[in-house]
Amino acid sequence: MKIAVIGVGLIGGSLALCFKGKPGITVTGFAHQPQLIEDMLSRGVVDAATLSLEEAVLDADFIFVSVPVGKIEHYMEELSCLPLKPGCIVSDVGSTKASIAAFAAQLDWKGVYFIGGHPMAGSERAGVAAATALLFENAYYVLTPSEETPEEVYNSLATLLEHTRAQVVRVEPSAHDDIVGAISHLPHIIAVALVNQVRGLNEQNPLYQLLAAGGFRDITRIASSDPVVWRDILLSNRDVLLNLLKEWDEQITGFTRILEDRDGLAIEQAFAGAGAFRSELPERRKGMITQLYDLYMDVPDTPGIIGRIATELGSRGINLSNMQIIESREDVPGILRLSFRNEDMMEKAKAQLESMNYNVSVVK
Ligand SMILES: NC(=O)c1ccc[n+]([C@@H]2O[C@H](COP(=O)([O-])OP(=O)(O)OC[C@H]3O[C@@H](n4cnc5c(N)ncnc54)[C@H](O)[C@@H]3O)[C@@H](O)[C@H]2O)c1
Ligand SMILES: O=C(O)C(=O)C[C@]1(C(=O)O)C=C[C@@H](O)C=C1
Repeated sequence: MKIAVIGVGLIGGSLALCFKGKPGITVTGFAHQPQLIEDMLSRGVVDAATLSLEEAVLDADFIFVSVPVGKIEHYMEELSCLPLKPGCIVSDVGSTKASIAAFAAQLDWKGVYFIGGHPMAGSERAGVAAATALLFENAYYVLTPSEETPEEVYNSLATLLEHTRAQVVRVEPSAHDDIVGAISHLPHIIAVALVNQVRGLNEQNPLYQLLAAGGFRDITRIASSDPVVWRDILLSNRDVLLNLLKEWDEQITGFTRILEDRDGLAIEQAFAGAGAFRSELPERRKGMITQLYDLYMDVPDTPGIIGRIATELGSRGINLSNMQIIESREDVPGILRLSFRNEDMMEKAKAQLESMNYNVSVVK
């Protein structure tokens, strides 16, 4: 089976890594610039790489268009004009789906199929250097088949995507855009606006930047996202976002009124309501859907400490599912979150770490 990836950056590269090396699969990457070819090959992200779109997709069974949203339709059109293998399935990974689905519907695909896609996982980083085979693990992966898509074609793509270890979910394109507008695109706008507000204040007084700690970092990580990728996403979901921004204005006006009125009860209610809803999110970290059992521990800032902890647990057969350093405190020992698939593993890890004199806590 041949898989072609058009645009091997964070998402395309991560998909390529999920497929590469699996029995019977070869992955070919297409790039529009020679240095990108070097990069994807030297990192071992693809089996072959080419600057020729025609060569990349020749005899491909699946094609993933993984370029910024503003370039996806261009490649869809090009692909629909090429002699693709009959039955080939073309998909994309764009963060918006309505305009892409509408564009796909008016192309003549001539014996091949298009199904829009969007993995609900990512990061603020961009480029193939940030790609990882683990990116989609336990995340949702949206597919937006049309009414004409044969069920077996949908199933074939969904089966291939099992290599990502994401959970495929079928969503109607415009409902998708409404939802991701609120849970992904608006948060990116808010993060950028907030950072730029503080950036302005910092020009008068550099203490702003110096004192910015956990709260600011937590809410603004995504403000470091790729400018071109996000320009395209926001312009593509413009109408949804204009409505959401109106509602956002109302939220902020509401807070202004509460403060003007010194209404402490309303502040408590706003935080309590938000906290209750947030604690019901499927998991506390992006994209995660399965129940994980988490331990938290303070770790001293010494070289090799993370490796030592992982090795200790590994050598006792304790399987770590995830590990995250929570960058919410500066100049104090970091907080490490260790996640396990079941309670038994977590309890064993806790006992082991406590025997090593670490202070470990379970947060339910
Ligand atoms: N970043 C995320 O968190 C995230 C998550 C899910 C989906 N997406 C979507 O995935 C797609 C790719 O985003 P990314 O985050 O991987 O960005 P990226 O910048 O890491 O990757 C984009 C890739 O496309 C290539 N590219 C750019 N212009 C091109 C052109 N004209 N022709 C050919 N290749 C071109 C770049 O060289 C790069 O390899 C976007 O459509 C984005 O909306 C992003
Ligand atoms: O975690 C991040 O940094 C992301 O921005 C990932 C994120 C999101 O907003 O959740 C961003 C864009 C996508 O299309 C899907 C996921």
